[in-house]
Amino acid sequence: MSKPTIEHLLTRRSVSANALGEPGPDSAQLDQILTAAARVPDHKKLAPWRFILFQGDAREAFGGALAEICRAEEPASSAVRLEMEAKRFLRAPLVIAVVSRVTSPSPVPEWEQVLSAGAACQNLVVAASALGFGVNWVTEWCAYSAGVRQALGLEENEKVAGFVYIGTAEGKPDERPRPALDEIVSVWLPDRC
Ligand SMILES: Cc1cc2nc3c(=O)[nH]c(=O)nc-3n(C[C@H](O)[C@H](O)[C@H](O)COP(=O)(O)O)c2cc1C
Repeated sequence: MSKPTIEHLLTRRSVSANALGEPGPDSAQLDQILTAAARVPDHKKLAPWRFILFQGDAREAFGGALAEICRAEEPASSAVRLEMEAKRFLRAPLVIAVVSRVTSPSPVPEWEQVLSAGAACQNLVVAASALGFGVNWVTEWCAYSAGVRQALGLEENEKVAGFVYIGTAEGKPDERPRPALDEIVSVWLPDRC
């Protein structure tokens, strides 16, 4: 691993979707980001993920659908909430829905296919931030809504692994606490059997 890569992994931070402005990636950068996202460990080459891009006016159009779905699924939603939903995808110049798609039956367990979709999300995060963009991987209510599933055209075997917001960070996020290694790492010893 090159030094810049390890430095990036050791210092990278997510940036809130609310703090992402223009510009987003240009088409060459977007190609790199998506190519990196598709270059993840993938048992038996099933490609158990796909990507849906939201850019430009499509973000506002999808926001209109989100507001309608929110109104239908949560009829008590306030006007302020519906307005927020209408603007949800306008928080960043680019939103990428990462869709986990499980091939079944398959010799590859569903768990492994889902893990590969998580890896695709993280490669998106790492690639976009390596290019200098602010990135936020979120699910929010939209990832779990039946109405949003339908609006995205998901099949039965598909789930939203995340919505990855990408843009230019308006500020530098503070560091956040990380687990101490001695709390999450142990060394297996044969005499403990
Ligand atoms: C699958 C998944 C879903 C997430 N969904 C949300 C979410 O809906 N809202 C949120 O504020 N953060 C969510 N997060 C957390 C952020 O992506 C991010 O991890 C957190 O803000 C700190 O990020 P950092 O450690 O990369 O700086 C989610 C993380 C994962 C892995």
